[in-house]
Amino acid sequence: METITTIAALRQALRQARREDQTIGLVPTMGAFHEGHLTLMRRAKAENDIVVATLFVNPAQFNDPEDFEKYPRDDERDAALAAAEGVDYLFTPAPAEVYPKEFDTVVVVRALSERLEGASRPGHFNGVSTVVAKLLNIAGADRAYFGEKDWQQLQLVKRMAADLDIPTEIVSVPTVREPDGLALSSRNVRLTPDQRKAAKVLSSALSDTQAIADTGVQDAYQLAAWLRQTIEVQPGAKIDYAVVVDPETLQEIDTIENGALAAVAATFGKVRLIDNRLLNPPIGPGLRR
Ligand SMILES: Nc1ncnc2c1ncn2[C@@H]1O[C@H](COP(=O)(O)OP(=O)(O)OP(=O)(O)O)[C@@H](O)[C@H]1O
Ligand SMILES: CC(C)(CO)[C@@H](O)C(=O)[O-]
Ligand code: BAL
Repeated sequence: METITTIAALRQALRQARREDQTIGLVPTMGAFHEGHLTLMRRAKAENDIVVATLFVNPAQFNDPEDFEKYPRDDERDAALAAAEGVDYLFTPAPAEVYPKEFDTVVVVRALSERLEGASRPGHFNGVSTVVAKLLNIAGADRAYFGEKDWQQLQLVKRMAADLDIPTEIVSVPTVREPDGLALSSRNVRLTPDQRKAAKVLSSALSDTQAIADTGVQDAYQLAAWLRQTIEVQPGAKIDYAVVVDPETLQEIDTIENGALAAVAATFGKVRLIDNRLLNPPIGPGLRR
């Protein structure tokens, strides 16, 4: 694996691959690799000749300076893990390489960037869409891989790629979880043991919501209220949102009969975590799946 820090050098390396008709898979990340990231890399490796992972803690998507400051970083360990997964190029640009002094453009995906994560983290998604547009342009990859844990981000990236005619296929990868259900996240390492135990409520409340839907409940508001209450009663959890929405637009819906996404965000101490689950509509009144 080669570590590359400049846009020109990455373009040069990939030009050669493209000349040889090799396919390129891109895995954008902010580092502190866990099994979720490694799963994206493995999938990219299985489906492409060349894999580029990017490691850039993007200042533009942090609205909370302490979150940026405390974001876990371990570049050496990350490089070893990426190499072990067969990543060909690890792109680790400095902020000035991505945002030179004269930089003056923002990519905005309007409706999708406003709700949920966008409402709680103002400016966050403009930072994400701008940097992802740049990474997709720099790599010119055939496919780019994103995790379903960040579901709203995934929908936003899909919308942006379609709207801007970016020819890279956006591939979604299911959420990798701890044995107790907690979605893997780089921020999990900042949880105390008690917070870690409490954080399990996110995934268990999502599973229980599906179980309630399975009993025949289709009302999205009723399911969301139940989801919210389940998290609220967990000591140590401070809820941000708990919703049942359209999986593509993330807009409110009345019923889950055509499919729905349950999405949650909550803070445990100073650590803010998110999770989501697609809800299957009930198969029939009173029938269990
Ligand atoms: N548990 C997971 N399963 C699958 N993909 C994941 C998981 N966690 C993160 N990813 C994906 O990895 C990519 C890089 O994410 P990122 O580096 O922000 O890691 P992260 O664990 O989401 O960190 P954090 O949640 O603390 O920001 C994103 O596409 C993200 O959706
Ligand atoms: C997609 C991404 C790498 C953009 O900075 C980031 O939001 C992430 O790690 O999910
Ligand atoms: N994993 C999404 C990037 C972020 O939380 O900033």
